[in-house]
Amino acid sequence: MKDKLIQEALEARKQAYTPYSHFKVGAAVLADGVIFRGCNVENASYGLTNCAERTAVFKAVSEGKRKIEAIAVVGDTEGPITPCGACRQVLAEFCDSDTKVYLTNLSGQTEEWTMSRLLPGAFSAADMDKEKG
Ligand SMILES: O=c1ccn([C@H]2C[C@H](O)[C@@H](CO)O2)c(=O)[nH]1
Ligand SMILES: [Zn+2]
Repeated sequence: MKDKLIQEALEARKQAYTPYSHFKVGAAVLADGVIFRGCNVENASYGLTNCAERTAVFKAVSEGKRKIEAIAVVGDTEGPITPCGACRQVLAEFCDSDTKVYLTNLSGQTEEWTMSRLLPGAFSAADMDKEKG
């Protein structure tokens, strides 16, 4: 599944819309047994850019697949790509702490991380238990 997900992320990267940064990223998530691809989608109002990882997660969740079993991300980076903080928090919402995260680049340098390594101490629903309104 690791190789398949990386292949899907590479395919997703081809669709990246990056007229501003020219930095194309692809992602693929395995969610409830189904693979969803995502690419980064930029905007003239730069801050509205959506990263490849979040595109893939939102596609899965909007199709009713909420349990992410693994994710692969690829970019043209020196070493394996490293997801931004926003994507780490969004991934944490739908991953377990031991969910596999495959980070890679165009040279095929790949690191196998887990969700908890990607975002130690993630804020989660459990952190809101004390607040009763
Ligand atoms: O892990 C990453 C890092 C960056 N980007 C995108 C956002 C923006 O379009 C471009 C430059 O930051 O790359 C991603 O999609 N995922
Ligand atoms: Zn991001």
